[in-house]
Amino acid sequence: MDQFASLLPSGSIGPVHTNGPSDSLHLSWLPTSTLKQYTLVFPVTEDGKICLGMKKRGFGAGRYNGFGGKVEPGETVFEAAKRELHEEANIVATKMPHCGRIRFAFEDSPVLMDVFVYRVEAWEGDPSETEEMLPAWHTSLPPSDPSMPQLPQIPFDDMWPDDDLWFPLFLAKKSFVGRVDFNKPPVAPEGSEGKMEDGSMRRWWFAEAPVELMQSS
Ligand SMILES: Nc1nc2c([nH]c(=O)n2[C@H]2C[C@H](O)[C@@H](COP(=O)(O)OP(=O)(O)OP(=O)(O)O)O2)c(=O)[nH]1
Repeated sequence: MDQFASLLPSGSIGPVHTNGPSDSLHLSWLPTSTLKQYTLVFPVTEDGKICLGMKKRGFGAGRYNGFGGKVEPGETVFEAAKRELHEEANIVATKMPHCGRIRFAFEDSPVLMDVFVYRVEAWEGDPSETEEMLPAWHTSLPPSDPSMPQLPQIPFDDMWPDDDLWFPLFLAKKSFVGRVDFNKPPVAPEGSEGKMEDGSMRRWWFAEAPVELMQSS
């Protein structure tokens, strides 16, 4: 059974946005053997601001993203989300609802990343630069909105390529689930320098989902 492999649509989810299976029947979901938990946290304000961090090093360096990382042994996912936010943006979350869960697989990797997405609605402190991240405020309101603060728009071109697919659900305060499989990045020509090329999106789906499904294993 192929149906969107894991966090399976149960029939109670919202419309599914996917590039498969009809136009990618020849592509199976990538095989994985280990599920690893990660967190991904975005501070947002009532008036449409969102804090994104420019990742300075490691996995995803050079991209804007939320704040997060691996869940360490002995921590709950929520504790890990709070810790990573503090380590990477110097703020302490005081209101942080769980709002999404996305699984990522990469060609030739046995790991299925199980990423828990949170919206930070209240916090203590001001986001500031850390070893890993450079936080910057953006606006999620359209440029035409008269109340738009003087901030840059969400820079989807400098983010992971799937983010513009599920951000509409996140910004609309809808809970969501999904999965993205990535092809292996092309091999860089010998002697070439600079940013590593990304693997393209191979197969994906996203859907609005009730919180219970989002939290099931
Ligand atoms: N927005 C977005 N985030 C993604 C995608 N794929 C992906 O792994 N992430 C996030 C999930 C995690 O928050 C982060 C990867 O964690 P990481 O590599 O920073 O974790 P880490 O354990 O090395 O970091 P740390 O604990 O040492 O701080 O990237 C994606 O397609 N879109």
